[in-house]
Amino acid sequence: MGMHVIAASNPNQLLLLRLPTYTVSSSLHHRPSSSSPPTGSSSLSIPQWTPSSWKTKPALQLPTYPDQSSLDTVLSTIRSFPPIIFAGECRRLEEKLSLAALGNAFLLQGGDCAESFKEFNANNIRDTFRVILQMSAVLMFGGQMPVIKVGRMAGQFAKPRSDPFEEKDGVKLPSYRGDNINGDVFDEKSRVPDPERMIRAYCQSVATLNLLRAFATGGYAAMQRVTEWNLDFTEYSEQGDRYHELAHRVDETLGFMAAAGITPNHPIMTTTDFWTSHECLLLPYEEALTREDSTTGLYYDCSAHLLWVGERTRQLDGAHVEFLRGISNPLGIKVSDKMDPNELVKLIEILNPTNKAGRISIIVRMGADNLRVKLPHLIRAVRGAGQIVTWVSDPMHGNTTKAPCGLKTRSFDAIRAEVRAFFDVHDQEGSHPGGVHLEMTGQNVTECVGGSRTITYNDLSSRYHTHCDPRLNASQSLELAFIIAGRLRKKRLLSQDKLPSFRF
Ligand SMILES: O=C[C@H](O)[C@H](O)COP(=O)(O)O
Ligand SMILES: C=C(OP(=O)(O)O)C(=O)O
Ligand SMILES: [Mn+2]
Repeated sequence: MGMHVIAASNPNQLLLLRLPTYTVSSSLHHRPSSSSPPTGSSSLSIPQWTPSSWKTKPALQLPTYPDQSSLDTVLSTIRSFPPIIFAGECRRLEEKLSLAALGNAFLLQGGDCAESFKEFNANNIRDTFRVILQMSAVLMFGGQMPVIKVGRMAGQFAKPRSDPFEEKDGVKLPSYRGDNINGDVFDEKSRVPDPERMIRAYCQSVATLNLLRAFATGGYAAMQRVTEWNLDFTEYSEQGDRYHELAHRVDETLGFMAAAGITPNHPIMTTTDFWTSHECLLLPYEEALTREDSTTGLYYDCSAHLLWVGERTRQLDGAHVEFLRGISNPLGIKVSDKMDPNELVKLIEILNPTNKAGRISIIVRMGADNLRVKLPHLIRAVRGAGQIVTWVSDPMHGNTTKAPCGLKTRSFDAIRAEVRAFFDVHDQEGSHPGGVHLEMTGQNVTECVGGSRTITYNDLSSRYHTHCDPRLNASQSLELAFIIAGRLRKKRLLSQDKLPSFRF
């Protein structure tokens, strides 16, 4: 990956010099550029962006730190730390996502709902990476198109909550908001926001990405090892067998290519691209890692390659949208059934005024039934406005329920139903299903019910390790990958008019 030097600058000063005031017109096709000042009555002046201009807007879901001076000290320490990722990598990801917007690549974004300090170890990182590699092989085989691998990893710590308080046995405490903010132990001290946690989150993100980069480029992810990415507990299972069969077919193909003189030792075969992402929630932290890229003069949030705005913080006039509009990383927008089509168009216009392909992924999370009714209207509105986006399905967050034991869970059937609905609607609308966004782990957890190795309500408490929402385990993740691959394959064969003679 190309490296670009990023100036660790005083962001406020530099930006005032560099960015002119600019405008958003009511038509996407007549957008004024920064060098040509706007004319016409439909233009609306937009105040200048700086890395800290979000502070002038209402911010939801942010913690109140009890000690301002220790917060300031931590933030200035983080400002002095090196960036975690580089601008050039973000641009490459954006290019890949622009292919997915047109149906020529597929995004696989997955990982924990909330990374934690407690579960931080090499085996957990390796196992999640490995199941993503397996899923990617399955999807690539089915879709015969590139799979863009993006982890909810190396920075996914901050959590928005439905309720600011949690009550247990008559005791009421502030909710847990992710390990970079407070602790999940149910006592008063743990729930106080502690800025020092941001330093630990930064260090854990760096160490996680370091290992991911080693796996991605150091030989572990070489396609020749496709038959070796086994997880012990999927070995003798239906999903394990299906994976083995597919991996052997890939392996044979590689042997055939080698025999034909096509050397498999090219970096395309021996390394893989892997990007990181998280919800852009904790704005003081994100601002402290925002740097100007010296090669382009643009600002990047160097905490991750892709940042998304959550369903609870995507208000058009809110602090999170204000922050995101000024950074040049590719962005995600989470969208529930509450999203109005016109509001979505406005939000995309604010975040992507130049309509750059690959910049915006719309991550739809509304449950199968809502999706069948609402998604067509969103697709039509976005298309009508001429906006280019990558449509992604998050089949997790519209399907959270409470099991009789009180634990949050999701049913595999509901998740599968939402993925099916997503593909059906895109078939019907002639648009492209560009990817999936999953809460998943390589561990053999019991958090979501169902799947081919059926997990029941009674099983949930045996290995329920998540710090926030329930994740698919490795077997459920692979099973879902086979279902999605089947849909990608069907789409491909239908477009080539070859469907009847094939089986998957
Ligand atoms: O992960 C996402 C949210 O933080 C989560 O769905 C909210 O969960 P809650 O309803 O338990 O607060
Ligand atoms: C909080 C999350 O999602 P949403 O904003 O879609 O609820 C999440 O992805 O963990
Ligand atoms: Mn979640």
